[in-house]
Amino acid sequence: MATATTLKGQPLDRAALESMLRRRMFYTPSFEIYGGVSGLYDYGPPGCALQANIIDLWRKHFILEEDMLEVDCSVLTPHEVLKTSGHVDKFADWMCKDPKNGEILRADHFVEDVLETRLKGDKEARGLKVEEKEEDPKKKKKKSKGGEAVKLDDVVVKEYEEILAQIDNYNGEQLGELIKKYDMRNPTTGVQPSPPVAFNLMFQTSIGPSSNLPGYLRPETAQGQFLNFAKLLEFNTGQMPFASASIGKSYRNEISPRAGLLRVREFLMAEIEHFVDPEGHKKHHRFHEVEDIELAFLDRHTQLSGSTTVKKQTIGQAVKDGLVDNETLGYFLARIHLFLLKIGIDQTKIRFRQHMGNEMAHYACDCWDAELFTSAGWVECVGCADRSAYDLSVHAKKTGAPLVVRQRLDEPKIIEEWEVEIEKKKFGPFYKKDGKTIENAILATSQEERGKLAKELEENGKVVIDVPGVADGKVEVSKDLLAIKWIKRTENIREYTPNVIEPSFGIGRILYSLMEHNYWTRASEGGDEARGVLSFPPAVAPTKCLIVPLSSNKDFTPAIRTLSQKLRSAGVSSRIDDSSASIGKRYSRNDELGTPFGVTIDFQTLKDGTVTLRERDSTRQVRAEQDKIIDAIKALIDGSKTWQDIESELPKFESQEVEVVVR
Ligand SMILES: Nc1ncnc2c1ncn2[C@@H]1O[C@H](COP(=O)(O)OP(=O)(O)OP(=O)(O)O)[C@@H](O)[C@H]1O
Repeated sequence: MATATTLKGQPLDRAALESMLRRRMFYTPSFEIYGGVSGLYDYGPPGCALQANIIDLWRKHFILEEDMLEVDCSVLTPHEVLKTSGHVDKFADWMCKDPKNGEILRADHFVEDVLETRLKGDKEARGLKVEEKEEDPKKKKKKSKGGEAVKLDDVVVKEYEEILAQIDNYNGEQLGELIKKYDMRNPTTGVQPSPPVAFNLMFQTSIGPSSNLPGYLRPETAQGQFLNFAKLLEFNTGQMPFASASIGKSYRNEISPRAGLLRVREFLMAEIEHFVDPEGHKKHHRFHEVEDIELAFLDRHTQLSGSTTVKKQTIGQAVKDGLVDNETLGYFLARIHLFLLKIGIDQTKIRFRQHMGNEMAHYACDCWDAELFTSAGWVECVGCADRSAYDLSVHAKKTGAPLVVRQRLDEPKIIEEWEVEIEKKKFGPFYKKDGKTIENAILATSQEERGKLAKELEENGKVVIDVPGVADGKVEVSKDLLAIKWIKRTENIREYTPNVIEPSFGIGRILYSLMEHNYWTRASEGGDEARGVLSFPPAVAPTKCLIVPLSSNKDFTPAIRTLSQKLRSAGVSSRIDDSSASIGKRYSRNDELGTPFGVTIDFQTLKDGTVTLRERDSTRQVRAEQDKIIDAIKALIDGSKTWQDIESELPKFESQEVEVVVR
């Protein structure tokens, strides 16, 4: 694995970056004065502004650009919804326990850590350069055994590498076998942990005072969008395809939150559910706009062969070759890529990794993750899954709600099929409260099942239907309550359940990666301590402009007020720093906050109304009248001009700031 570097190619010192981010209050552990709770963080002012700007660009890039229908659904979700969606039974990670100290370990992370430590030891023993994956700074404090320089057999090295390349593909039993086979021990105690068991990640609660409506905090925003499908389709005047989108918090009781903002228990998600007709190979009418975009792919077969080498290819070619299943999925992969670049993610640190069979969520039939390279290795930041018709089908089956599209056919169609007739007058009174559930289960049967049921009904005068949740799951229905007939009819309407392509963004992970990708340090020529800089693109930077008067002289106050008011009217966020620190210090404080522009008010301003404008990354300055400077800032933020354009248009100003160089 490569080592994480800063924007200028320096080795990334994660501890220094995190300390700067906390000092500048990008984020801070929640409930810190009570000792904190792992996996929970609060964002401070720059963190909030950065997040708001990312979300703003996300809304423009996806919702506005694609006419998506935004919804904001409840976080509290009744048990029944998540039982039907499969989350109650399957939304789990594998957990094992150290029998000696009771430590709880996430099984796949444990296997990964042990094997990586052993491979590192092997490299050291062979005298090879060890490329560090940065540990969570908090974890470093732990005293751990292992990691000694021990040479491994070549065959074993290959086996370890193959396991690591497909670490997400193992189920609990397989992880347990690996732990035993390779005698993996918890470095803290030297003891082998217990076999992995499934741990459901949802936070359970009860809704209402009587506690009789069990529920969960949602683990994703998707379900609310699916449940509103019929209304959204109507809102969209029945037109397909269309997409809904939602931005909101999700909650997962992660087994062992680590790596700061990258794995937390409460996080902001931005999710899109794009509903598409499954017939016609999920074509996308705007695919031609993105087909030449080159992406870095790590497909499932490459991972299974033990390799992590990416293949660079245009998305057009990848869809043509069948590497990416269809145009709609491909379109979104490319759009995700463009969004990440727009907010300032480093192009060389993005790859699209395909999920392996076992790794895929219970609802997905194909899935690609946009992974970003950070000091914690490659991290999934956006999941892009083809959820097929899974969710709409299961909710329709459970509730009887028509989560389908009805489309008028150009040519009428003759249909021959099995049709179910329920003797409603007798059926309801006979099954009482279970009547509706049993009826829905019968209506949800496939044509093949109906053929078999019709035969059974004729031969035995009754059938047995699978109805989960009623009696022992099997219900007998006699022929005086149900008929199944072979019929022929003319159809003018086609009814189908749409498939869903779901790009799902974890905003916190993207935000953290963005901070790493834009971080670098520079030192003054005088050899002062290296100063951090966050070179965010102006559009996402938390504050756009710093106003610095030359000194705290009261004469500057009116000019400061006028400038700050003008910037506010122009919609440019600004902060005033009129502290007594030197101008250089004040600028470098704001470089740490990623503020791209600085305006200095000096005695010249009082004479002729001109101010200087400083660009954060080059520290170069120009001087002009305030209105010209404000226009320049606006153009730099909206991307219509570059700093070079501004330098060619406005007179240069020689800075008194100490020259800085990249260390
Ligand atoms: N615990 C978490 N903390 C922060 N972000 C998360 C967390 N879990 C998921 N996300 C974000 O939500 C997105 C979509 O969730 P998804 O269910 O695909 O993640 P996941 O596959 O469970 O992630 P992982 O395998 O890392 O646990 C992820 O791409 C990620 O950005």
